[in-house]
Amino acid sequence: MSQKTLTFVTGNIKKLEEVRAILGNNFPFSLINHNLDLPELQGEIEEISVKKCLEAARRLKTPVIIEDTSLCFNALKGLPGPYIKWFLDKLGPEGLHKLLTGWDDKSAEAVCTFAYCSGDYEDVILFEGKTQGTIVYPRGPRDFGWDPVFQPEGYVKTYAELSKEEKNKISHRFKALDKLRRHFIENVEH
Ligand SMILES: O=c1nc[nH]c2c1ncn2[C@H]1C[C@H](O)[C@@H](COP(=O)(O)OP(=O)(O)OP(=O)(O)O)O1
Ligand SMILES: [Mg+2]
Repeated sequence: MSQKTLTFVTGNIKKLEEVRAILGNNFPFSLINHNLDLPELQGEIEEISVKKCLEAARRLKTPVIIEDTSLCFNALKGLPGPYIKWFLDKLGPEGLHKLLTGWDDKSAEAVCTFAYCSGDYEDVILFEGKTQGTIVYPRGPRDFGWDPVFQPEGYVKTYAELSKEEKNKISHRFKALDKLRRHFIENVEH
């Protein structure tokens, strides 16, 4: 039996690991990774995801999904948001925490947006997942991005301190993938 394939375009191995772990076998497509360094675009979250997806589809000439992750500080009106990659690269986890020194409000929202383009280049579908939390002084392993500074609401551990299984049950990425999975299960041709 040959299973239909879907190409996930990302240059981030940790994202890919989580996507594979979350979707598991409960997904009607077999996921192929294409490692492309897609441009880091500017704009609102939805706009960035649509453009990133169209660029991936244009380059690979096949149906694709991409994902873009934002970390939005409420005190900073949603910044760094989609620019979190550069903030993290330049400031490190300690620096991200320090950014909020002047504010009492340490709350933040992790936002994951998947985008799917079937190959009809006008048509991109978005699936968004959000998890609320607090920005704390970094705690836990440093193997994935800003996980050490994000403590999800209702938990005493940061994403980095939680096991991968625990993170994957409550994360922004899990919530977005749950919507994506439902879309593909409902629309799969039998
Ligand atoms: O669950 C997460 N927990 C902690 N950190 C995370 C997570 N998810 C993404 N991240 C980091 C990676 C990058 O520093 C930035 C998002 O930027 P983003 O453009 O979406 O990711 P990327 O450039 O690494 O990979 P891609 O090739 O899919 O664009 O936040
Ligand atoms: Mg990127």
